[in-house]
Parts: sequence; structure tokens; C-alpha cells
Amino acid sequence: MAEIDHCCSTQLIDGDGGFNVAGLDNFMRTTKLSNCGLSYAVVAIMGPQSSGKSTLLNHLFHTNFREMDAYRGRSQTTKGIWIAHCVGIEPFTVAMDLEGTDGRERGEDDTTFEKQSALFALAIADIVLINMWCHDIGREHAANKPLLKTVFQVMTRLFSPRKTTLLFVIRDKTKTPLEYLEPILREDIQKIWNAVSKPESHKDTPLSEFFNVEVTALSSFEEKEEQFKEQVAQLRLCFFNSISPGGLAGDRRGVVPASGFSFSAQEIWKVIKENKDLDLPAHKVMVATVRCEEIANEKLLHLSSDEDWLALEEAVQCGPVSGFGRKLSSILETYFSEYDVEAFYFDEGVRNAKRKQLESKALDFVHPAYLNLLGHLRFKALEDFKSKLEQMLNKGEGLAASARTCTKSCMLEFDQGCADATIRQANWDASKVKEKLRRDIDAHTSSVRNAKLSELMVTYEKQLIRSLSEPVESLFDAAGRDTWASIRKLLTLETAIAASEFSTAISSFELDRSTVEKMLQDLRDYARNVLEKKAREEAGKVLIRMKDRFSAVFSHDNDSMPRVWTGKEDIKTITKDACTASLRLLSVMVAIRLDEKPDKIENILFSSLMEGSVAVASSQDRSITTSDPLSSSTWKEVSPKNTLITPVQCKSLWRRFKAETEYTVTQAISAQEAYKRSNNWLPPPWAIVAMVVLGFNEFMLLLRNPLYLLLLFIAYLLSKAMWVQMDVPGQFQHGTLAGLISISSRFLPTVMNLLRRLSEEAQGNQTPEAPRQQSSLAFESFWNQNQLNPTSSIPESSVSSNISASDGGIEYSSPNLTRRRNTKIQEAELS
Ligand SMILES: Nc1nc2c(ncn2[C@@H]2O[C@H](COP(=O)(O)OP(=O)(O)OP(=O)(O)O)[C@@H](O)[C@H]2O)c(=O)[nH]1
Repeated sequence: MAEIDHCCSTQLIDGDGGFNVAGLDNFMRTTKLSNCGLSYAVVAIMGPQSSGKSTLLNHLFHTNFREMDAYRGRSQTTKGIWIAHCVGIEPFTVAMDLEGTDGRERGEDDTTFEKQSALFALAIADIVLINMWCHDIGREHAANKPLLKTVFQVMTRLFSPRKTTLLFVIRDKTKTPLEYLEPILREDIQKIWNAVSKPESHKDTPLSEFFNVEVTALSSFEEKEEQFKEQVAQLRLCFFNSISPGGLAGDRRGVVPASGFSFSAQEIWKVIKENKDLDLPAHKVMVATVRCEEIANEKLLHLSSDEDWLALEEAVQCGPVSGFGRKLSSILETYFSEYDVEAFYFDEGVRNAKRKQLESKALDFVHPAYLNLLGHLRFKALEDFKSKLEQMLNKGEGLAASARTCTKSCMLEFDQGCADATIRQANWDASKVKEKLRRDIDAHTSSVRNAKLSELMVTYEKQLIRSLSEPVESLFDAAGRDTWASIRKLLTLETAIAASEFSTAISSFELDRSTVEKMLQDLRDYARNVLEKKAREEAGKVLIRMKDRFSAVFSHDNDSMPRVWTGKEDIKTITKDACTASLRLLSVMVAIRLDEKPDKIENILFSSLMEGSVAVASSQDRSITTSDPLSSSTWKEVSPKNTLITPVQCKSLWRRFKAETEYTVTQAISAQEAYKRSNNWLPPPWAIVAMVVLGFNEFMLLLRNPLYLLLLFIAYLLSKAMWVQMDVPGQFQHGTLAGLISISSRFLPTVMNLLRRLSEEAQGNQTPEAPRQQSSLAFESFWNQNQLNPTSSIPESSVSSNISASDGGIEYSSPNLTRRRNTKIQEAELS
């Protein structure tokens, strides 16, 4: 178990070779040796056992190494190796007291520890005091000779000379002056050096290359204590500034910085114990490596718990931090500087390499905070871009120009933020984040642009629907030969208008030519689709349209007046015309003809179906020939895409059309026959012949009697007057029953009116009020007649038809009856 003298000295290595790590660490800590850098010196002393080594060190350095009690006999006092801080000497000096050589305690053959401790002292110490008795100088079998041999032999195992100062302290000096003793001693030393077997590389290397040899002599401590103390005090002065040039250890080499002393000593002892050669340069590098790494790790540890850093890291979690780069640089610089100070004395190569590692690790450690900050900057810049762009767009500025302006300002803002976040110690690259920001800005611009373009597109699509749908419907209503030409014209015109307006509207988007072309093409395609869709929709209503067309042609004359079936009309021709018109409408509706390709659909339809239409009038069906061109499901010249009604569907439609219009034709034929019957008021010829044969006698009687003839004439005149007055043919125009009712209601007023007029004419004394009264009566008669009409079974059209008044033939119609009645009164008054 290693001993620790808490007063002054510490056992570094015990007698069994155990290294007192804790003791050394405690020594380093309490004496603050670690802070000394290279400003420290190690002085070791070796020599025979009980030769006064400890006594000398204690007087020389004011240490407290254990000394032998002279009154108890000469025995081993110091076991192993001890160290102590030399009080009052600058620079910091460590005294190392080694176990004495030649000790009887270990026996003559056990020199292992002796060699190990000698090698350790040479590797660690800058100055080695070699304690020797004065009377041993020049003696062949002096006690110090084996010791020197050992020293010189192990020296070669250190690989390179350290220029250790060997200070020979001659104890118990005699009256012989030192001037005489020293050459003899040096000669002895040289002899020993020459005798020592050396490696090939140092065969001819002089002793001076390895050691500075100094000699001093002291009086006996026991016999001339005062002189001894004085001489020691003088010698003590040599240890002040010992490491400065010219000092005792001014030439020393391969010094390990103080902070690495503990580790270095441990490693050296370990190597020595393992009986390996000591490669001091490599050892120095190794110590530097370990120590620099330790220092760097210590700095990293302190950085991670640095209050300023923790505050900065916390702040950056929440948002951008102004002056981030400056603050972080300062924090890092503190620890890097500390490293530089502490690692300053270690091997430069190692130090720099470890410094780089420290920087790299420290930067890696703080980099997430930097990235976090960049993330905040990017987010902020993007949000600013969005709001600024929206504001500019709300002011009515163009998208492309606005996006450019906003991008520029936001990128500048981001760049400034990045510059503020940059630290001196690193060349961090924000370009990826900047690229991401740029991509985000572009994506947002693109999404806004797409939304705006979609809005515009929808607007113009609606405009196209508005401008195409109703006109196209109207054109299909009046379907004829020019329908598709008109539709094409309409499509071209409206598409051109929409495309032109759309081009103007999107000019502020600054789209490339191909995109604009594509959008315009989309708009054109949309217009075409609208038309095609409308055409399909209208094609679905083709049967209704055909029937309407048929009805329009069939029920109206050339002046578009409703047709009255009087029997003079050629129903067959009219039916054919109506069917032709309907078929033409069908031929228009069967295909989309937006590409102006001629086709023969109309001819096919007419040649295949028109004979069938005539058959409607004649109520005859013709069988379909086997080479029927309408038995196909496609038109020859029309693609399926443009087909609205297939040939087969045409045939089916035509069949339904015929069936559904047949009733109309039949009705017309019936109406015509009824009209003929109602107008044929003469009795049948056989009745006339019978009347002539049977009434011949009465007829002759009438002819012979002029009075009967006169009465007959008067009756004829009255009948004729009544016929004209009551407009008998007109009343029967709407059917027999209606005619009879109308005539019966008008008969009595007409007779009364006629009789009154005749009597007035006979009297010949008309009053001035007479014309007015006549007009009034005539109007009342007319009014009474018209009041009956709305309740009669006469169709609505007849209500609005012209009505001849008895007093002047002025036209009236029931919707404006009241107004016209007033007009009538005024006109009658005027007349
Ligand atoms: N003759 C003589 N004796 C001395 C001198 N200095 C010390 N001594 C005596 O030598 C004895 C041993 O002294 P230490 O200082 O313990 O010797 P040491 O070499 O440290 O002994 P170890 O540590 O056991 O090797 C003591 O009794 C001292 O009084 C000296 O200068 N001359």
C-alpha cells in the first residue's frame, strides 16, 4: 500500500513497484502543478543507501522526506520513490527521492528495482543528483560505479538524449580541493561511459550529447553541519530559474507539459515495469494525444453546460435570435481559447489535430441550433413572402412582377438573417436552406398562379358556355342547311373573343409561350366540348324538334298563318313538305360537323326515308330493302366521336316520328272532309229531281201568279240580307254546332234591327240622333255576339281572329276588346 505524507512528500512508487495514482493526482491538485505548463522542473536524487540523500533534499528544497535516525543505526529509510514540492523555488520544482542503491534489504542480486527507478528518474527528471562519498572518487571498486553503469546503460533505452543534467554531489568532502577531485571524477565517469555497451546508433556519441555533467562537493552534515548548511544554501540558489537558458536544466529536452505529468509518469512507469524500451518522443506524442483529447473533452463538457449557450439554445427553439452568430462565436471562442492555453505546451501536431477535432465536435454540437435558426428564418421569410404577395395582388399588381419583388425582398431578408447567424469559427453553408426557401417560394407562387389561372379559366369557360349554349340551341331550333356553318362561325368567333380576353388577362402572369398556347388550346377545346355537349343534349330532343317542325310546316300556310282545312289543300304535298323539313332537321342533328367535312348523310336519309314519309300521308308502309344504308351503326364519313345519332337510331326515330305525326295528318283529313260536308248545303241530286218532278205544279202556280212571285222575291231579298248580315259561312267555319248556336243567338237581334231600319226608311223622318242610336245598337249587337265567344267551344286562335262588324268592318280582338270598344264608340260618334 502506497503511503502518503500529507505534510510535504508523497510516495509515488512503492517498494513493490506500485504506482500511487491517487497520491500523484492529489499532489497535482494540491500543488496546482497542472497549471504550470512547461514552467516546472523535476530534480531526482539517486545514490547509495543511507548516503544522506533525504537529508540533502530536505535542506536543499525545504522538503520533509523521511530521514534515517542516526541513533538507531544505518538501515533503509526510503522505500520506492517519493516526491515533494520544493518550497520557495521558482519555477515550480518537484524533488524526487529514490530508494538507495546497494541496499542490503533487497540483496546484491536484486537490482531490478534499482535499474527501473534509475530509468524512471532519467525519463522524468531534468536534473539528477548523484550522491557519492568523497572517498569513493578514484577508487576502482567505488560504490557509485555500478550505479553509473546502470544510469548509462538505461540511458540508451530512452531512444533520444534529453540532455539531463547529472549533478554529482560529493559528500563529506575532505581537505582536497574540488579542482583536484573533479577531473578525477570526470575521468571515472568517462571510463564508465566508454565501458558501457551502447547501441550501434550511439556507439560514437559522446557523453556530453546525453548529459550535462556538473560536480559539487559538500561538507559532512554530521561533522560540519554549519558548513554543510551554508554550502547547501549556496547550492539551492542554482535551482532558481534552473530551466532558463544557462540554468542547471537550461538544455533539457522533451519536457512534458505539467498537465500531462501525472499521465506521463504513469505511462513511463508502466512501460518500464513491462521491461520495454522507452521511446520518449513517441511517449511525448502519446501523452500529448491523451492530454489534448482530455482537455478538448473537458472543454466540450463545459460548453454543453455553459449558461450562455443553454440560454441561446432555448431562445432559438422559440424563434429567430438576433445576434445569434455573434453570441455563439463568443461562447465557442472562450472554450477554444481555453483549450489553446491548456494544450499549448503539448506537441504542436497533436495539439492542432486535437484542436480541429474539438472545433469539429463543438460545431457539430451547436450546429442543430444554427439549423433551427435557419429554419425559423426560412419560415419567417416564406410567411413574409406570402403576406407581401397577397397585399400586392390585392392592390391589383401583376402576379409575376409582384412575385419577383417579394422574392427579392424576402431572399434579401433571409440572407441578412443568415449573415447574422454566421459564426466566425465555421463556414456553415446556408445554401441548401436558401434553396429550399426558394423552392417553397416558387411552389407558393406557382400555387397562387394556378389558383388565379383556374379562376380565370373558369370565368372564361362560363363566358363560353353563356355565349355558345343559347345561340347554339337557337340554331338547332331553326336547324337547316346552314346550321353547322353558323355554329362553326359562332364557335370561331366566340372562341377568338374568349381567347383574346384570356390572353390579355394572363399577360401579367408572364407565362412562357408554350404554356399560354396550351391554355388557349385548352380554352378552345373547352369551347368545342361545350358545343359538342350541347349538340348531344339537343340530339336527345330531336324527336320533339322533328314533331315541332312537322307541326309548324303542316299546320301553317306559307304566310305562317294557321292553316284552315277547307278541302282545297293538298294534304299529301303539305305532309311531304312537313316530313322533308323534319328529315332535314334530323339530318342536321345526326352528326357534329365542326370540322367542315362534307358528308352525304342528308342524301342517305332522304333517299332511305322520304318515300316512307309519303307513305304516312297515304297510310301505306313500305318494306325496308335489304341494302338499307341505315341498317349500320356508324356513318361512313363521320367518326363515332362525332356521331350524335347513328343510322339505326335514325331509322327508329323516323318510325316513331311517323307514328306520332300520323294522327295529325288523319285529323287534318277529317277536318277537311267535315268542312266539305258542312259547306254542301244543297240537297242531294235525287232529292232535287224528286222536288222538280213532284213540285212542278206548285212551281207553275207560282209562275202564273205575279203576287206569289213578288212574295217569293221579297223572301229572297230578306234571306239574302240575313245571310250577309249574319255572316252565315263565317259562323260555320268552326263547325256545324258552333255555327248553329252562333246564328240562333244572332238571328232575333238581326231581324229586329232589319225591321227597324226598314220602318225608319219607310217613315223618312229621321231625327238628328238617329245615326248615333244606330251605331250604338250595332255595337251592342256586336258586343253581345263577342260575349258569347269566350264561352263557346271555338279554339283560342279563333278568338283573336278578325271579326267583321256590321257597321263598317272594323277589326276587334278579344284581348283588347274593352279598349277597342271605346274606340268603336268614338268612331261611331264621329260618323
Ligand atoms: N557522514 C555523513 N552522514 C550523513 C550526512 N548526511 C546525513 N548523514 C546521515 O546519514 C544517515 C542517513 O541519512 P538519510 O538522509 O536518511 O540517508 P538516505 O540516503 O536518505 O537513506 P535511504 O533513504 O535509506 O537510502 C543519517 O543518520 C544522517 O544523519 C553527511 O553529510 N555525512
